[in-house]
Amino acid sequence: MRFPSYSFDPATGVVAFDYLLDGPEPLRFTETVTFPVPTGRDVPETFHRVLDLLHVVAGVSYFKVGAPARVVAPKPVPAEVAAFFTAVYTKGMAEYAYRNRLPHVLELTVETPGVIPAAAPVEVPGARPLSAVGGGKDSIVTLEILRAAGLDPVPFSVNPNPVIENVNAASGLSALAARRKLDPRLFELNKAGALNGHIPVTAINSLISIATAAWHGLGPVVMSNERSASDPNLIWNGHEVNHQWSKGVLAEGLLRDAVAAYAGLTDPYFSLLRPLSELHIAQLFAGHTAYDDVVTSCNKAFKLHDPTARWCGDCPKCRFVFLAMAPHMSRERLAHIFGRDLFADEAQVPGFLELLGVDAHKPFECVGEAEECLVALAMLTDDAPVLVALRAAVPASAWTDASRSSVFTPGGPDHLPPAYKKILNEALA
Ligand SMILES: CC(=O)N[C@H]1[C@@H](OP(=O)(O)OP(=O)(O)OC[C@H]2O[C@@H](n3ccc(=O)[nH]c3=O)[C@H](O)[C@@H]2O)O[C@H](CO)[C@@H](O)[C@@H]1O[C@H](C)C(=O)N[C@@H](C)C(=O)N[C@@H](CCC(=O)O)C(=O)O
Ligand SMILES: Nc1ncnc2c1ncn2[C@@H]1O[C@H](COP(=O)(O)OP(=O)(O)OP(=O)(O)O)[C@@H](O)[C@H]1O
Repeated sequence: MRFPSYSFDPATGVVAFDYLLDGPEPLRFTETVTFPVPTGRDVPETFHRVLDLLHVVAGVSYFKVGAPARVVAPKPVPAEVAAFFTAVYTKGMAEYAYRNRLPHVLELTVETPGVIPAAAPVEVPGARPLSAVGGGKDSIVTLEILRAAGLDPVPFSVNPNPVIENVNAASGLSALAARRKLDPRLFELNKAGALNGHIPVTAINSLISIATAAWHGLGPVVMSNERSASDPNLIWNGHEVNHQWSKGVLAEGLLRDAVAAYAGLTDPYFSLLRPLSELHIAQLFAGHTAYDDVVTSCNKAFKLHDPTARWCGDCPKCRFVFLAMAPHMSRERLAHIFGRDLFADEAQVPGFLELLGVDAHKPFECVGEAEECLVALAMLTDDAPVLVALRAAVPASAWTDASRSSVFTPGGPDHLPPAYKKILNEALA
C-alpha cells in the first residue's frame, strides 16, 4: 500500500488524500476531509504537518480491502511517528485481523523512507480548548467540566449527525465541524464482498481535531476517553484485541508523541476523563439534566442514519449505559432517557450476563468492564425482573470482588497537563 499524494485548498478547507493498493490490479482511492475555514487566519505549518500524519492514518479504511503485506509511508519521519503508524495498522486493526483471521496484520511494520530528527517544540495556544463531541454522555460531561472551569470550550465533531447537532444545541455553545467523505469505491467493493471490518476511527477523528485546533488558533484538543477503553476484549495469537484501541491510553500517548515529534506541538491532545471509570462518568452525567432528551450513546442508532433514532434499547452499549446510569438517577428519568425500562424486559437478561462477564468475552463494543457492571448491580436494590434474574446468576465470589472495587477512585495512567488535572479534581470534589 502506498500514499501517492494529497492536495489542500485553503480557500475551501478541502483536503484530498490519495491511496494506492498496488498489485496486478491496482486499486486507487481518494478520501476528502473538509475543514472549517477560519476567517482571517493564515494556515500554520503545524496544520500541514498534522495533515501528513492524517494521510497515513486515514489509510486504514482502504488498507482493510486487501490487507497488503507491505505499507510504505510517503515521507521520512521521526521514530515516534513510525512507531505510531505501525501501532495504528497493527493494534488498531487487531479486531479486523481477528475477525478475518489475518494474523500477518498484527506483525506488520509500516515502512518509512527515512528517519528525521524531532521538530522544535511549539506551544499550543493557551486559548479555548477544542472538545470532541460524539453525542454520548462522556463528551457532555467533559464539555460541562470545561465550562464550569470558565474555559469556554468549542465543541467539535467530524460528520456531526442529528444526535450530535442536538447535543451541541442543548449545550448552547457554538460548535465547529469537519466533513469526512470516504471514497465511494470502498462501498462498491464492500458490497461485492471485499474484506471489511472495524477501524480505529478515534485516531482519525483525533488528528482532524488537532489540525482544526491548529488552524483556528485554539487550545488543546480535549477528548472524553475513559479508563476502561484501554482494556482488551481478548488475546489472540499472543496479541491484545481491543475494539476501542484508539480510545486507549497507549494510543493517546503514541499520538501525542507523534504530533510532538513531527509538528512540534506540546500537550496538543489528551483525555480529560482518562482517570475515571464509566460508572463514575455516568454519575457525573446524572448531575446534568439538560441533555436528557438528546444524549445518545447507541452506535446502532448512528448506523440507522435516521435523524430521530436514539437508543435502540437492545444492544450491549444500550444495556451497559442503562446499567451504569441506573444507580445515579430515578428509574423514571432513566426510562425517559432511553424511551423504555430495560430492567422490566427479561429478554435482556442474557445480554446483561455477557456484560457481567458471566458469559463469553467482553462484547466488541464501547462498553465498560465486568467489574463496573457488578458494582452497578450491587448498588441497585429494587426487585425489577431483570435485576432479580441477574442477582441469582452472579456467582458469590463476584460479589466479594465487587465489594473491594475501586471504580469510584480515579486512577491509572493519564496524559493530563497539571492545569487540567486540577480542573478535573475540582469537578470531582
Ligand atoms: C457506526 C458504526 O458502528 N459503524 C461500524 C460499522 O459500519 P456500518 O457498515 O454499519 O456503517 P458505517 O459506519 O456507515 O460505515 C460504512 C462502511 O464504511 C466503512 N468505514 C466507515 C468509517 C471509516 O472511518 N472507515 C470505513 O472504512 C465501514 O467499515 C463500513 O464498511 O461496521 C464497520 C465494520 O465493522 C465499522 O468499521 C464501523 O465503525 C465505524 C468506523 C465507527 O465509526 N465506529 C464507531 C461507532 C466505533 O466503533 N467507535 C469505537 C471506537 C473505536 C476506536 O478505536 O476508535 C467505540 O466507540 O468504541
Ligand atoms: N463524530 C465525532 N467527531 C469527533 N469526535 C468524536 C466523534 N464521535 C466520537 N468522538 C469522540 O471520540 C471519543 C470516543 O467516542 P465515544 O463514542 O466513546 O464517546 P461519547 O459519544 O462522548 O460517549 P459514549 O461513550 O457515552 O458514547 C470521545 O472523546 C468523543 O467525544
